[in-house]
Amino acid sequence: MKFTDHLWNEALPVYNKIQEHPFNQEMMAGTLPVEKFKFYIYQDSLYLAEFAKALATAGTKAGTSQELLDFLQFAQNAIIVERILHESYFKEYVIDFDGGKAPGCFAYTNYLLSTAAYESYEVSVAALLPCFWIYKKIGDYIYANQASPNPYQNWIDAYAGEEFAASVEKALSICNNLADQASETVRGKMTEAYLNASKLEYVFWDSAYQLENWKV
Ligand SMILES: Cc1ncc(CO)c(N)n1
Repeated sequence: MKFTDHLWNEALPVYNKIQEHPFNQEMMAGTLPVEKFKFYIYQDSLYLAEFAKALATAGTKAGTSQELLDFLQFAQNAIIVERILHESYFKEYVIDFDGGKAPGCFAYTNYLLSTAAYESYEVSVAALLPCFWIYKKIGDYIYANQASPNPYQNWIDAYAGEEFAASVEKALSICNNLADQASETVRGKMTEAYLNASKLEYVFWDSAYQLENWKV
């Protein structure tokens, strides 16, 4: 069994909760209230800016220049997607929030940044994997079951698309190669990091659905 199959099984209950979450169910039905989508898009723009830094930092720990290049390209893509959000949705929906990160986004981005800074390459890669893989699975799931027409079509197409799929395959293969050469202890830490980040993916969607704020 591939290491990533093991990761998938370990985090399956979390993935199922993400898939069933009203944010994703309503996105699929096209009934998600627009203010929840706007909140999500704004939080995601803040997320992507930090995700790019975490990817670049993880890349500096890679054992080969090819993997450094892969991670720098992932980081570049995250910045490009963040800019596209600004140029499309931020204009379409007139989003000019200035509230900064809600607690869910704050927790997730800080987890990824601190892991990339202070943990090993192996653990950093495992922590970054749910951002790729869970989005791909959710994108495919929504794409296959969506109501049409759907006001959120552009978002759905981006994550169900082939370009994103190629990045996900690359991240999975890097993770499997690292796990094959890692000790049981390191593999255990990788599993824990993958689970933590999967839970934070759940928290991120739930935060948007609740229009979460700091309450202070
Ligand atoms: C919160 C979150 N996780 C993953 C992705 C996909 O890169 C995204 N755009 N936002």
